[in-house]
Amino acid sequence: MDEVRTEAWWGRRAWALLSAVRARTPLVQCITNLVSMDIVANAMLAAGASPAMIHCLREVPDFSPRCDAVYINVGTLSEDWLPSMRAAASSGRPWVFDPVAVAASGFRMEACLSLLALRPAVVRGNASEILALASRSDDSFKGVDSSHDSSDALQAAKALAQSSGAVVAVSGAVDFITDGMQVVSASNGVPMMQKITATGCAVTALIAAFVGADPSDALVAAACALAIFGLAGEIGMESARGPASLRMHLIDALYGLDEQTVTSGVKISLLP
Ligand SMILES: Nc1ncnc2c1ncn2[C@@H]1O[C@H](COP(=O)(O)OP(=O)(O)O)[C@@H](O)[C@H]1O
Ligand SMILES: Cc1ncsc1CCOP(=O)(O)O
Ligand SMILES: [Mg+2]
Repeated sequence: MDEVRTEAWWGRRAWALLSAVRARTPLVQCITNLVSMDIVANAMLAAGASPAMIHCLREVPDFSPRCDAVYINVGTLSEDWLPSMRAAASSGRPWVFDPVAVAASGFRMEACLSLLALRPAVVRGNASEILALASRSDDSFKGVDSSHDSSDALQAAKALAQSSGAVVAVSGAVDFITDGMQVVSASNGVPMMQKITATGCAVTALIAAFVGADPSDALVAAACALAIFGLAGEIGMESARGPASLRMHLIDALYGLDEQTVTSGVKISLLP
C-alpha cells in the first residue's frame, strides 16, 4: 500500500535523514566556488557530514570513487576546473549540481549543459538559474542572485527534471522540489538568508550530504535538506542581529537540531 505523505510523515523522514547523516558521516567531495568553501564545509560539518574540498584532476580517480557523494558547483568556474568537475561527476558516485549564475556567459552555459548530461541526482538552483538552464538561454538574470520568485520557475523545473532525469529543486521563499511528476514544497527559512553569500551553495551541499547518507530517494533527500536548512535559519534568526550573526547562529542551530524541533518544525508538503 502507498504510504500517505502527511506533514508528520515528512517530519519523521527529515529527522531520519538528519540522523543518518550524523550516524554515517557521509564523505562528500566538494568541487565548489571559492566564495562558498568556508560556509559549505562548516554547514556540512555542523550537520554531521564530512566535506572534502578536493578539486585537482589528478586526484579524482583515486578520491571520487571512495566518496559517498560528490557536490559540484560552478560559481567560480575556470577552464582548469571543468575537467575535474566532469571527471568527478563521471566517477559513479551520486552527485549533486549547483549551476550558479549559469546565464553569466556562453562558456558557463555550455559547461553546465555538459555537466547536466552526466546525470546528477539533484540540481538545485535559484529561480533565475533554473529558468536559464531549462531554456538554455541567457535571457534570465546573469548574476548569482535571483531576479525571479521560485514559483516563476516551477514549470521550468518540471521540464528540466523530465529532460535531464534529475530531481530539480528551485529555492526561494518557498522551495519547490520535483522529479518531473511530483512536486513537493518546503516552506522553511527567513528572507535574510539571501543576504549571506553562499547560503544557496551550502544548502546544495547539504542535499549532497543527505543523498550520500541515503541515496534511495533523491526527491525526499532534497526536500528534507532544504527544509532542515531553512529551519536552522529560522532558529538562527531568533538570536541574529544581521547577516553576519545569522551565518553563525544558523550553523549553530544546524548542529543543535533535535528530534522534537525537526519533526514539528519542517514545513514540507506534496502538492496536489
Ligand atoms: N525569501 C526567503 N524566505 C525564506 N527563505 C529563503 C528566502 N530566500 C531564500 N531562502 C532560503 O535561502 C537559501 C538559499 O536560497 P537562494 O537565496 O534562493 O539561493 P541562491 O543563494 O543560490 O540564490 C535556501 O535555503 C532558501 O530556502
Ligand atoms: C558571490 C559569488 N560569486 C561567484 S560564486 C558566488 C557565491 C554564490 O553563492 P549563492 O549561489 O549561494 O548565492
Ligand atoms: Mg546559488
